[in-house]
Amino acid sequence: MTTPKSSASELRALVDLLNGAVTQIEAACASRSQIFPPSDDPFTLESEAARMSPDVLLPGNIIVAAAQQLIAAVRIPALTLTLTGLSAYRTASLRLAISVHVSEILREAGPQGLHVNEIATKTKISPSKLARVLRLLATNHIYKEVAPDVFANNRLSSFLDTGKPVAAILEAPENKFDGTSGISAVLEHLTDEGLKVSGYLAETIMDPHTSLSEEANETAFNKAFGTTLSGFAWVELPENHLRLKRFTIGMKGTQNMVPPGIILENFDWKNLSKGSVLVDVGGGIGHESLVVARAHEHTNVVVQDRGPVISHATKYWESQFPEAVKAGRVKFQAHDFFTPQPVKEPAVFMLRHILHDWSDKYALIILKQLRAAAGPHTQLLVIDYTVQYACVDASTRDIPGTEIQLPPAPLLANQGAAGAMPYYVDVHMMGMANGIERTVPHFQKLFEQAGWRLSQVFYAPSSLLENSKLVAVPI
Ligand SMILES: C[S@@+](CC[C@H](N)C(=O)[O-])C[C@H]1O[C@@H](n2cnc3c(N)ncnc32)[C@H](O)[C@@H]1O
Repeated sequence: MTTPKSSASELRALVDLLNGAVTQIEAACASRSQIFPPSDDPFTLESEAARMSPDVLLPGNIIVAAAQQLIAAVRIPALTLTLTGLSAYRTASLRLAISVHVSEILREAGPQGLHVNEIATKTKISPSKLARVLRLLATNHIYKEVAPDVFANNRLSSFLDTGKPVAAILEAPENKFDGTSGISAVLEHLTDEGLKVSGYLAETIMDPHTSLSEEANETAFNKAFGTTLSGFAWVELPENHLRLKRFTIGMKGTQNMVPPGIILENFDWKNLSKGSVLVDVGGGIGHESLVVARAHEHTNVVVQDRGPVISHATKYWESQFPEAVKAGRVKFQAHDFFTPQPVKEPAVFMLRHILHDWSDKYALIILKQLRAAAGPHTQLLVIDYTVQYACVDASTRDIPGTEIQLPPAPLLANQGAAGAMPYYVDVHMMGMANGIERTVPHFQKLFEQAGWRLSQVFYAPSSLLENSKLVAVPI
């Protein structure tokens, strides 16, 4: 007879990891005379500085992974699973708070907060319903209930603040995200389109007509929104112009979730020869290639996207980097990346957050079009999440950068909650467009089928929202 395994040792091991990680964070902050920002204080870039250095981020990962695993180990299963089933309401509540500008209203109210009656009056919604929604969020540490029915911003809720005056937002809500970091724009997309799409994911996978589909218009998105258009085509319909604007600004928002200029790291921009052309394929407004062009004067940029998006790109560069526009260092091209690539033999083709939108069938077409236009020295730079298995993957790889350091036991091999972002985005991409986040071997196979050889991988630390960088060269 085997002795039943005690879970007490697992609990103790997890608590020891938590203890060790907190000690490391305290030491890191003390060595720089920094104060770790309290959760109740509004978010500022300065206060976040203590959180953004590797000697805090890495133990922070251990805390997130261990705390989540501890909760899963200790709480009764019925409660954990029921709360998982109800978690869509947390998403829906977040959407309401963003849509009725609660964080902006509370910024203007100050640290003492505001009674929910006054918050609700400004946007003419039910105070009692808003209070219940805000209380659910406050229970999840987003907003603080400082007195019964009185709410104030805290660190998480102030992150949703666009910084705009409430009067200006109420006068022209369509301009709410203009000129902002774009963070609440991306969250509004996720909590609006994303939430509705998630509601149809299971039906779409179980439906024999769509289960095996690789088409971008046979998805949960299509069931949710009752359209036969792909999401990219649908959002260009005139009636969806505000959604297109929100999505475009939101894509720039992803830039603000990582340390500034991270695009410049882990790729040898410096040694590209003078006049080298970077083609930002499906570049949106070209916010990342702009960072490269600004930092490396010897590079020129071509931003390509669908026609309606390219007009936003032109405006963005004219406002952010007019010197480059005047000097002719940037060109804007309406181009469909499923058709032959007009720029031949550039130094770099960049695909940032593109391949994950598409199934293999369509990703291959994009990659083959780029390969047909590549010269012998063209590099392909793909920026996307790379996913790991949730268990140890013993297969060996000979690509530089793919060695993996396992987190300490008993944490999951992929860092569990600390590395969860790619898995959520993967399923979101599936629901939106039959897209997919890929493992490194999956990328390698796909590249080879299109005539590219994966030569280098740079994993992004999971403590950031940064994606991995994969470099490929023509075979
Ligand atoms: C997820 S966004 C990424 C944008 C940008 N690369 C970035 O990192 O922010 C995907 C982009 O692909 C563009 N796109 C979709 N279908 C396209 C097509 N057939 N040809 C060119 N661009 C396309 C979209 O308009 C959108 O700007």
